Amino acid sequence: MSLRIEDYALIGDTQTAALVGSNGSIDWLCLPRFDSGACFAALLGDSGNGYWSMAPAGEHRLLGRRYRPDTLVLETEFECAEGTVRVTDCMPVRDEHPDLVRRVECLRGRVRMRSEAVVRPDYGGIIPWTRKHDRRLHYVAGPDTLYLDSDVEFDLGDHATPRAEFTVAEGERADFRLAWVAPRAPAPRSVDVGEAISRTAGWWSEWAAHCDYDGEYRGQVVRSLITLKALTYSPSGGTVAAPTTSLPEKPGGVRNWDYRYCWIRDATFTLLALLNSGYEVEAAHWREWVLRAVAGEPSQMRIMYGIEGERHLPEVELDWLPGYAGSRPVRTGNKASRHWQLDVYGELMDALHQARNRGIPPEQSVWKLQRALMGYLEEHWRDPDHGIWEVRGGPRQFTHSKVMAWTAADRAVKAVEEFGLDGPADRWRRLRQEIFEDVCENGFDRRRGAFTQYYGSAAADASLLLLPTVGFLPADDERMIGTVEAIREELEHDGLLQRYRMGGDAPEVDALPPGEGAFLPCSFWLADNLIMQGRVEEGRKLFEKLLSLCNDVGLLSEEFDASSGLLVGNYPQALSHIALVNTAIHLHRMPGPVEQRASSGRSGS
Ligand SMILES: OC[C@H]1O[C@H](O[C@H]2O[C@H](CO)[C@@H](O)[C@H](O)[C@H]2O)[C@H](O)[C@@H](O)[C@@H]1O
Repeated sequence: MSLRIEDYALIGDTQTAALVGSNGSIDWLCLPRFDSGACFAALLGDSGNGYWSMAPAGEHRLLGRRYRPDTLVLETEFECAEGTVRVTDCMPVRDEHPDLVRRVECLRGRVRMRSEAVVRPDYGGIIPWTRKHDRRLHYVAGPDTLYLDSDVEFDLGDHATPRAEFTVAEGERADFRLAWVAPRAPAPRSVDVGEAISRTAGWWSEWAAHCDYDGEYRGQVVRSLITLKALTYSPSGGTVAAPTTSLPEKPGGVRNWDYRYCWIRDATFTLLALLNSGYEVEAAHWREWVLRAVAGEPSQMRIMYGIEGERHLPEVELDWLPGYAGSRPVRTGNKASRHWQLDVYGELMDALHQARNRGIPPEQSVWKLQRALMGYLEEHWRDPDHGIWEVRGGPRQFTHSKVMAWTAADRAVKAVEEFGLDGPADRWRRLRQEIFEDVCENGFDRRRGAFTQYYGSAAADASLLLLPTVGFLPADDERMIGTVEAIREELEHDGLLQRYRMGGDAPEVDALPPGEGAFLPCSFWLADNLIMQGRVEEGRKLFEKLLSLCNDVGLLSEEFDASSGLLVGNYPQALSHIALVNTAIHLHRMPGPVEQRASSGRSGS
């Protein structure tokens, strides 16, 4: 594995996604869904785990790459002594099969190209049967059948590495298309690659045109929204946290998780970012997904689900994969799916409230669900939980979790007050007040003048930056100013924030060996707080620093490792892009100081 995480770009069809390296190699692709086994898994191993390369055969260099404006169609240009070529990659939005198309065009001179199409189903573990019929390759292994059609001839060699060498002269092109079909399904019909690329570009630019943010960071906001749309499984409306598993939070470390699932928390933040940018249709679709996923008893609600609402996500280690930069284990599934995390009730109540506020057409079952959630919360808000960071070191009384229980009560009260819905508003008002006092009494360190990670601790935690955002306290309340200071003192390194302290004398909350990068969403939340405190230029400076961490095609992972200057963690990560969109909107809509104090939260308290 030689590429950095930021060397990859994303293409996808809103049901799955691929990572294309700046060297022209596709090193990650799960088919047919985000959470299926990968047939290209070199990202987490080596060439033996599957990839599809496309680049000049001789010595060459990357001239540059970009998405076609406002699309998910990627163009990578290479230069060599003989000339210049462009490789265009995309995944057409699906009609029958998942498809990946590639077009090679010679822009100048006459260039000898090489492509290797090494399909390895089941996360790079299986060498499939590979057959050739004229210019079609046919790969079969268990449930996976793939066809590669091309304008050039591949040599099967020893069947392990199908390889094509071909020459394109200025003005000439060669087209390729890889399709996955279900077992026993007929072979796919051939497609016109040029038409598929234009159709895909048109689809994305039409979608991007609905964005109603017209501030100075529009380019970065639209790129983030396109990324979020690409991570949203279109048949259900569920958004995956990232399309990858096990990209490490620390190279060589064990904090390697599978993010190809839908967290209620992350999906809720996605909904809010979409609502804030003019995407009501997606918001309504998300609500359908969430209602189906959480249907049933609130006591059985999960904190995350599969893309169709599946609950069984057992964590398994894939021992044949050495991991990205040797970071073992590579995992699929996620043990955190069995956690109880109190904050998700607040996030869900808030999202449903915001959807109602924005006029997403009412749905009978929504209020019924919200009432059931409140009934459950009234009984359980005092219970310890695993918290927003999904710690594996046992449950605690996390302050942020309690604040999210307050948020749930607040949104329930508002539903009655502002929408005339039927419910015990007085009881919820008392609950809201009780939680508020509990947090201020037990989650606040008077000596330090700051809210703390969990009741009784002295530790800072970056999740507390969300308190003004949900309206628990105004950003300029002295307790929040103290909290922001404490967070910066303890968790800020090179201007970016970690989630909480690890190692040394820090409390051992997560039961994992210490070491991870700066957590990018938290750093955006710090910028939000500075902006809300009226320190707009400081907030803008931090925001622009964060923008500078995006790679050449505008993508962010979950974390940034300041010592190496590299992105780390799963990629591209929804939470980071959501936070980017929200801060940009925040800066753009920044109200005057008086208005700001009156509505420091999403909807005040
Ligand atoms: O660091 C430990 C945990 O890390 C992952 O969770 C993180 O990602 C989630 C998805 O974006 C996010 O919702 C959560 O707040 C983050 O802490 C991982 O999925 C967990 O299994 C792991 O324990």
